[in-house]
Amino acid sequence: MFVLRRINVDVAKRFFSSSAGVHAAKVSVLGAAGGIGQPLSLLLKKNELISELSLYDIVNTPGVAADISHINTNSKVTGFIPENEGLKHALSDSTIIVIPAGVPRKPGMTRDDLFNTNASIVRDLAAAAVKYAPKAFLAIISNPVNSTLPIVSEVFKKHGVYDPKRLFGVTTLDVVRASRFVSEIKGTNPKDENVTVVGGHSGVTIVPLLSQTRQKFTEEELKALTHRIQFGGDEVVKAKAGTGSATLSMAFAAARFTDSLLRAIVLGESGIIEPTYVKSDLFSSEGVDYFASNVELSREGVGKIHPLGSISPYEEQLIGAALPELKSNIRKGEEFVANN
Ligand SMILES: NC(=O)C1=CN([C@@H]2O[C@H](COP(=O)(O)OP(=O)(O)OC[C@H]3O[C@@H](n4cnc5c(N)ncnc54)[C@H](O)[C@@H]3O)[C@@H](O)[C@H]2O)C=CC1
Ligand SMILES: O=C([O-])CC(=O)C(=O)O
Repeated sequence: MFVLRRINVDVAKRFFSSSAGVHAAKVSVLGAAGGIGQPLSLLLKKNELISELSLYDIVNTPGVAADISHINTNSKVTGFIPENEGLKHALSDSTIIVIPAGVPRKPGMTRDDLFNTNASIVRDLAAAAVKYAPKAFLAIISNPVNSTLPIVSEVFKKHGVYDPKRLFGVTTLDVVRASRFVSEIKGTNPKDENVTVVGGHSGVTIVPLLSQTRQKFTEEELKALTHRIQFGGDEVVKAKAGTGSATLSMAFAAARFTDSLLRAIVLGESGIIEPTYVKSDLFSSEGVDYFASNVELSREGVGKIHPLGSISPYEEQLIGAALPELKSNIRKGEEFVANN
């Protein structure tokens, strides 16, 4: 692993010093002054594959950008607010646009309860991406992800620039949590615990495929772990007691996802697999057009979408419960763009 990273950095150095006209990676964070946006921007400042880190929010971005810009890594940091065509400058020539803009949950809310506020925020940011960076890759963090990715897709379709290979719903936090939770009950190092999590990103739509891990679980462990992975977000919302939801672990997860995407699209590294929510045919025969599963990333973005493989009867049951909710979340997002 270490050797691979070393090679990446060398390739990156060559990439940036090349005069062959290849443009270096500009990554834009929309919602950069928020609970996720700030630590995510901090982590991205360390990424050697980023030449410009472009931070946009409706408030406070100049301060966040000035602060982060003092960190002595190679990338340039720019900060924008809506004034003076800030969004245009934030997005122009972007390679990847990461979107954690929007409101988080308070105790007692579901992610779907955020729809009324976040749907229009995400729709408008997607429309700006269409205008200023139609070829960028978009990573959507704003909840409810099950609906916000379809919203972004519909906006791109409306303007005739839709490429499903470039649009991702970020579900990395579910796999990060699953790995950590398994390691906690088995007393192992989480780096050795890989759990594929499929479906969507809310409650019962989050389906961990624990039968495919290297561990054996009792039925009791299986049920408790599955529930904890499905409702891990609620643990944080409850503990934060009205001040927000997961921000730091989410920033970690989004930085990992962005790095994977950069390595695939900028360096052309092969074999990078991230579970992510994308336009997918896996369950389209059942009317579910977006689904999270293991996706091999490529220079084009989405490469091979891996099938679920062999799953247990319990997991089949979980998938059965996830599909109707996913279908309705997806339809809600699509109808929102059609009607607004
Ligand atoms: N996909 C996932 O796994 C996760 C998703 N989330 C979601 O991420 C979103 C953000 O969460 P936090 O950072 O905790 O919220 P936050 O409220 O701390 O930050 C959100 C930021 O978005 C900004 N914003 C609002 N409207 C905007 C617009 N039109 N353009 C640009 N920026 C805008 C706000 O000014 C604020 O700085 C929430 O919807 C939350 O539910 C949170 C954790 C995990
Ligand atoms: O729970 C929330 O609302 C935030 C989130 O998506 C997560 O932590 O998985």
